[in-house]
Amino acid sequence: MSLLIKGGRLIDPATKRDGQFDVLVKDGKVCRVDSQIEPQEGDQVLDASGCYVVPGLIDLHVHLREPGFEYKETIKTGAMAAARGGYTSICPMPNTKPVIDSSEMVRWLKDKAENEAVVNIWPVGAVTKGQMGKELADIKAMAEAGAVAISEDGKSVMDTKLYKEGMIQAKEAGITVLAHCEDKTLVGRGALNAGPVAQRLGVEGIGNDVEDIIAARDIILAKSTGCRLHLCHCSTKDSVAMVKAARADGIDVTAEVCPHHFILTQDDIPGDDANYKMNPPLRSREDRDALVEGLSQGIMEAISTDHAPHSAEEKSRGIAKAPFGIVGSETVLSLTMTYLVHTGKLTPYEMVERMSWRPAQIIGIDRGSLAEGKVADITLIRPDEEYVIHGADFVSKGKNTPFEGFKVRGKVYKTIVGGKVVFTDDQM
Ligand SMILES: NC(=O)N[C@@H](CC(=O)O)C(=O)O
Ligand SMILES: [Zn+2]
Repeated sequence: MSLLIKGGRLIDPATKRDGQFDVLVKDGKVCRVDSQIEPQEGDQVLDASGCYVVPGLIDLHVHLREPGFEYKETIKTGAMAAARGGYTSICPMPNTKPVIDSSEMVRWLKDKAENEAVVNIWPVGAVTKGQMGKELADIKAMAEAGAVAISEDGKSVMDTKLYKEGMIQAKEAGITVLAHCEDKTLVGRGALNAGPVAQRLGVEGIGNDVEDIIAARDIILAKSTGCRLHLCHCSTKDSVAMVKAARADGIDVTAEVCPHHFILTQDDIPGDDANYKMNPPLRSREDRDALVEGLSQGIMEAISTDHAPHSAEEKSRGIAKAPFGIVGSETVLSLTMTYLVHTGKLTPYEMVERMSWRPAQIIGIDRGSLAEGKVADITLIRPDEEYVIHGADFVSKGKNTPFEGFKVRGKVYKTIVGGKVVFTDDQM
């Protein structure tokens, strides 16, 4: 089986290519990249004219909800949503029921994904058993079973001594620590950013300090342990400032930003609508602008979704009572194109760095590159196609988006995993 992708604009930071190239895929691998490749007999030719051809997007932060919350999402539906969003690789967080906190659970997830997921699944193990914050999970065994990182996502490990030991073990196992930064002792029943909007809606606020204190702690621990640290879903201007300072100090820390945090602010919350409730919350304009600037300057090196599906019933309970989280897999590319690329904040090349090449390096996987010989995980993008976002169109079980009705420009055309087309946009 050979597939010839012809006439597209290849954008591949790994090989520093950005220009007109044809890509020949054979046996699931990138076989040849050249300015002009003539089709041979038996080649299936894919016309990519007008498209970006990029290494498959990699999402460092999704929630697949399986096992335990299959009514919100499953490995199968979450993977389909990712493919529709242009992703060929995703990292599911371990806050399932039971928690992914052992080598057995990591293997279970890998096996199930092998059979049911259309994209590559890279497991993330919990830091502590059951995410209870009391006892470390067997980090070494999870890494040996295939976990690419550990994370306590959904909360932070508040016991600093325990967490430091976990970081040391992650370093020894050669895996990354993905940090959800939230000081549990400060957050209370906070539902929205601390400020006028939370006040007006009569809910408790979540201050920037809730994130900043743990981000600072974790950076200091990365310095003392030498572990590879990555900050998840950053929402504050001081997170950006701290990452910048840490890197200047030679600390091995990277960070990601999600579309809702680089596009929306608390002022966009129209009223008591839980589709605007996520953790961390939508912040101030100042924070949002600092995140955009951080992405633009390359301080924040990754864009992730924090795809967090919930049922319609759960999200109808109002801001005070509904669970935190919004979906993101199927809108991230279009939103990033519309708000960062078409506005000149990121070049298309930088977008590919933030969404594929750097994420691959952050978790140390051999992806994010279209060099000859690499696995043919490829995304085709139509950069100028316009459409309106509708939750009803999502293949995810979750429809909880704050971007309903948004007009966007830039759309995923095809997603190719290991040389096989797993998603095609046929709404043309
Ligand atoms: N982000 C969220 O608002 N919710 C996530 C947890 C998380 O990623 O912190 C979830 O599991 O629903
Ligand atoms: Zn989180």
